[in-house]
Amino acid sequence: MIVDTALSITSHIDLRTAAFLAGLAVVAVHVVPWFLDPHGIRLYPGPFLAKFTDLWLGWVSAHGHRSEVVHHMHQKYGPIVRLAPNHVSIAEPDALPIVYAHGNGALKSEFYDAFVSIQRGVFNTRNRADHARKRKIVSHVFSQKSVLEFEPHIREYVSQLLTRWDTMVEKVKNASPSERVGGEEGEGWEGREGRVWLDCLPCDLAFGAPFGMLRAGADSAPVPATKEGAEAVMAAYGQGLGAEEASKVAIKHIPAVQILNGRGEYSMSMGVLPPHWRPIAKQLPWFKKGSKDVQALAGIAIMAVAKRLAEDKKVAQSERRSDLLSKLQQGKDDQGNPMGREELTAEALTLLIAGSDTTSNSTCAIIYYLASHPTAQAKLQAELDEHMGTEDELVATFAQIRRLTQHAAEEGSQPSTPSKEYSTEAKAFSLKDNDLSAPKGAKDTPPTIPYLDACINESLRLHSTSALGLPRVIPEGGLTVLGQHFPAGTVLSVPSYTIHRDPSVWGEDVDEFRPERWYEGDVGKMMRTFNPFSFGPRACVGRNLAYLELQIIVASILRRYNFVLENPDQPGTILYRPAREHHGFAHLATYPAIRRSMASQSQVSTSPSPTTSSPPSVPPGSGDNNPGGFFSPSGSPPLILAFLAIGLFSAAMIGVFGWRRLHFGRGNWMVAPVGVRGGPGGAGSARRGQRALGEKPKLVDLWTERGATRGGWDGARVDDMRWSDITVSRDSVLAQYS
Ligand code: HEM
Repeated sequence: MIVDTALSITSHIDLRTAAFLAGLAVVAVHVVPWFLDPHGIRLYPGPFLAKFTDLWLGWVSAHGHRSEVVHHMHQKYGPIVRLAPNHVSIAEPDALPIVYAHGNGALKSEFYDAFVSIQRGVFNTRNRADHARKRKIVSHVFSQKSVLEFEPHIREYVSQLLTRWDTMVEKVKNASPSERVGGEEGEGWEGREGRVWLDCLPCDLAFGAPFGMLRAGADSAPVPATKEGAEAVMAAYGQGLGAEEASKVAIKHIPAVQILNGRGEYSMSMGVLPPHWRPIAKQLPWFKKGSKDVQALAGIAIMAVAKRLAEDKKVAQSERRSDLLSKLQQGKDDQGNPMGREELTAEALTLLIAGSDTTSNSTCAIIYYLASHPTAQAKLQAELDEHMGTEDELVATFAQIRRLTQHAAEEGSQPSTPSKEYSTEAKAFSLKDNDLSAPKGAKDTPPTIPYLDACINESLRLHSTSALGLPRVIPEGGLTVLGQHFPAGTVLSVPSYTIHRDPSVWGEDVDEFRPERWYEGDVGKMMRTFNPFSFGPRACVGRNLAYLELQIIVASILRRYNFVLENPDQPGTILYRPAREHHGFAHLATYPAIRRSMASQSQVSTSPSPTTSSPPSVPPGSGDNNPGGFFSPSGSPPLILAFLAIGLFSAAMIGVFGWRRLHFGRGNWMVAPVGVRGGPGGAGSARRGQRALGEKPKLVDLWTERGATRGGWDGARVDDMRWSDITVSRDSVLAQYS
């Protein structure tokens, strides 16, 4: 009946009317909520389109510059900016502990649904109770004891990395001068290919033996060839069949690092789209590919778990390797129940994703900044040579790094009566306080971190792998932030990228890589603002492991190699397009070349330190760790759709609300009261009742609100800024990296 009526109506509608009605419906869906303002956030400034649709944020996210663009929006509009109809970004350090606080009731937003694969894991679970249960199980993996147990695995894989690099050095050294890729005669070589091994390192760390990417020298991991195969493997290991069943399934190898990045871009773009758009977007070729990456990645976790369960069957409990997977298997909830097979696989996948890409990107960022700041690099190398001892080891040990930290703590002038929070022990490298990344000290206290940590922190400040504002939904009762009340259902976020560049915290040279800043000024304030691992109940559960990995990796490779920018005039894209650029070994023109430091190598090998205990033994074949990078920005194709939709939407809005009332003056837009028609003409053609609106805007001006007289970032007035201004400044930022 209804269908018949609808058909009969539509049969009487011509194409133009249908298009008009469709446009009207689109407009109504987006404009009515703006009028009703259910979240009470209409008063907050922001890009014009963002008031009506999520597509603006979708566009900038998929375009790969979300953090920069949001940063510029804050510079333009001030600390509170509306990014989408129900999403407000608050760029104030003081908002961090409120928005992400324990017990504030805020939950992760629908954005995280786009990251679900197999089933929800600890990262993308939004329900509070479910998360608390998962977090309890997973936290066990990252306890102080567990993290220290991972040290041999970290060292083993760093050792494999350095061995690979050393082999490359030898190869180049033995080559004739004409065959050398570059480097100065007698001194070094260029190691573009080194980047590939650096990426493989955290992947191998994540799952260890099942991948063996470093050992094999290839970005390659096994997955079931078909979906049915994946299901068969999961069903098999659920019944304890493990390897036997897995071996019957057809296997193929996929480039894990590449897939990890593809999947990140897909989820990142999809997550910003409103849920009702997602099924449609999935039909587009780019999203289809992303969706395949998601499946492929799940296949990696399935195979890794299957292989592990099979191996475990062959050896006694006491002989089983201790790594992330085994720790996950041992984890139990409050009722003493371990995870089921699907849950175990989903969590293994979470750790793979959360711990590999993040660590790899962070390591590359650190190397990049050191390569582009030779003085800082030399200072760090001097510290490593002087204080880590000269043990004849390829890879730094935890004991050496602790010694470095202790030395830094002793160097700082001590308060006469050390408080509990500021004791010498607390200042030393300690797992007790559950935060290895934080300089131990309070406001106005002396430097207590080694230069190594200052370099790591400074790199993570400038290049947090999750620099975007992580979206949280406000619970019943609302939330008051910076004196503003936000009702339930509003999505709030605090962008790390922007607060990491707040001059009131970091000084005027915020864009500079300057590790020395970690020894100056208000360190307490800096630490309260430093947010690479997020804050509160959803903060990075693996941050202690991540920090340990970064310390060991950076200390080891900087003791052995010098890094230089291959092309200093063309700063590296590696920071923003980490894996994209290096399929094969090709596009690494901007990657810092790696030069072996012969001097430091001979020093290391000739003077063993009697003061140091021998390094922990590294069991062959052991290794493991976890995951990483949720948010690898970049992307493109979905934007074509988003852009088209935005264009349609803008055109419809102009058509419905303004077209008949706005007409061209010579260089000016004029507005007439409804009912007064005006045609094109010069300024003199303005008719009675018409009012000049100023310079004629371009369509892109609709993206941002013009003529704003709002408080700027630093409280100054920002008058009449336009999209074109922003584009210029955004480009200048991007030019640094691309
Ligand atoms: C430099 C390296 C790393 C950085 C910068 C980093 C950063 C982050 C950030 C910002 C979050 C919060 C994400 C959100 O709320 O949306 C997070 C969550 C998480 N990270 Fe890390 N991470 C790193 C390494 C690791 C490692 C090595 C692991 C584990 C092996 C790990 C496991 C996790 C997990 C499981 C979560 C979800 C926690 C939860 O929701 O309860 N991360 N990480």
